Amino acid sequence: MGAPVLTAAAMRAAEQAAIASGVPEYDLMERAGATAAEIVWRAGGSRDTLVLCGPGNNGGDGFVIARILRAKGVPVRVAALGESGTASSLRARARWDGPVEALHQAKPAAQLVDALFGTGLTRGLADAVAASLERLVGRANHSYAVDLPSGVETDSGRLLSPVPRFGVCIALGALKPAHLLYPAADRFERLVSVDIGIAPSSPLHSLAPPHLDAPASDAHKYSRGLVAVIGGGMAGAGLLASRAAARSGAGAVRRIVPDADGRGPDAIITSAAMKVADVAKALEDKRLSAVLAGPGLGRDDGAWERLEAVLESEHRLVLDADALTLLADKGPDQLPAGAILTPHEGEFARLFGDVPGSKIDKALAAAQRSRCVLVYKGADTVIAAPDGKAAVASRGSFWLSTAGTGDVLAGLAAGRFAVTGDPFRAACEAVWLHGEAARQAGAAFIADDLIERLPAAIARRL
Ligand SMILES: NC(=O)C1=CN([C@@H]2O[C@H](COP(=O)(O)OP(=O)(O)OC[C@H]3O[C@@H](n4cnc5c(N)ncnc54)[C@H](O)[C@@H]3O)[C@@H](O)[C@H]2O)[C@@H](O)CC1
Ligand SMILES: Nc1ncnc2c1ncn2[C@@H]1O[C@H](COP(=O)(O)OP(=O)(O)O)[C@@H](O)[C@H]1O
Ligand SMILES: [K+]
Repeated sequence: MGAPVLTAAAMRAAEQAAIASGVPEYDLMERAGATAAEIVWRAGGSRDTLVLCGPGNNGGDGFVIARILRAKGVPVRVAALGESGTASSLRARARWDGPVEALHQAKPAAQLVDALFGTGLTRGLADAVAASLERLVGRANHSYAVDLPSGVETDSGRLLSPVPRFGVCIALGALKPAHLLYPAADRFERLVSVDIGIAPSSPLHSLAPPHLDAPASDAHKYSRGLVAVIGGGMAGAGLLASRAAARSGAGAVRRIVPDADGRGPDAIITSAAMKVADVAKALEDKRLSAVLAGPGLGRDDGAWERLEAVLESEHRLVLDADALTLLADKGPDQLPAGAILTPHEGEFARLFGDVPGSKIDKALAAAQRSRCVLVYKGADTVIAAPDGKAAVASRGSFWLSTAGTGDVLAGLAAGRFAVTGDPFRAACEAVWLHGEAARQAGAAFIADDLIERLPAAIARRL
């Protein structure tokens, strides 16, 4: 499992649990401030520093950071937004014995620490405050956001007011959704998460690198998983998916297509299934461990009939692309429980409509409603299971935004589903391997390049 991700409410509950177990709130603030100050000090030494302190506990952390940096000999100034309004922040402010400037009059410094607002932000910053923050971050050579960049909504990652881009974001105690969800996740270059002595626990995690198994001595191609990819009019997409499935660790891949076109690696068996009855017959093979439908399937009546044959089969299913669009049009009530669905934003909206909440909330609600594992794709990809657990993959390569990478992911998910039999685990493995292949591929790659890198990505996790 990756690092736990806590919403603002879950963070408050974890804080309350720590307090109930005998750690005073102010001690948590001292720990948070000391840990953050250490990070700033190690990176910046005695750079001229300006700390911006807000009225709540985030501002309290700022006063602790300022005091500790100053005790180390760092030239520190503090600029505050109004008076401190919580017991702990008042205490932290009282222990700061330097002057406090007004935020709108603050002069820039080489290093800036933003402790204006954290998880307590409920609305956007006033225009003048957002402008001061933007000006001061813009003039600093090094900038740090304490817990969160001020102006982002903790649970959704939305920007409630304009937010400048920081060098480092120091997440206190646990990651929050805004550290992983865009656009907030793009408001800092580097993310550091620090322990402050609370024990965060959550059904939501950042996506961790998977632990994969090499085949056992008695393995054979069918025990390792036979995948069928149901193709249609657009052979290229189905081929990309088939080739990704073939390099996913599964034992064998079959392409079931309207015409045997002779394309693809020799290791992939292509069967022509001209009629729907032929598709249904091919799906009768009991050795099949997973079936993928969607990439290149088409959206006409023939495609729907082929999809119906897939839905009627009892196999583990991965549904992507055209399969999702067809289901949205013709029968969202026919989503097969236990499948993996891999929609991008448009497909998600077509299938599930306007679901309220953050991207994580939406993926979880859709998983619960469909009783499927959702892979809600994008720069931030949320993998959600019907039982309420979820993992978020984020801060990966934006070069993935190129044609066909979704087909590769779908093939990979089908392959891992065939290998593991567990849809959530398979989806997590597929998304991680896909992201790793993209990291290794570097810049300006095409979807085919990802497939070549899958074996090395798998080898790294054995
Ligand atoms: N939860 C925890 O375990 C800990 C939290 N700590 C810090 O406490 C922070 C949360 O503190 P708070 O709950 O006091 O909240 P913040 O300090 O984030 O916000 C302060 C207050 O400002 C007001 N406010 C909200 N939006 C505003 C706006 N746009 N303009 C003006 N005022 C606005 C609200 O009344 C809010 O309570 C965390 O982000 C973290 O930095 C740490 O001190 C230690 C431990
Ligand atoms: N800006 C981005 N940054 C990182 N990954 C992205 C970005 N845009 C898309 N992706 C990823 O690339 C893949 C694109 O899938 P999809 O939209 O189905 O494209 P296609 O249909 O062309 O294959 C998904 O895995 C998605 O998560
Ligand atoms: K902040």
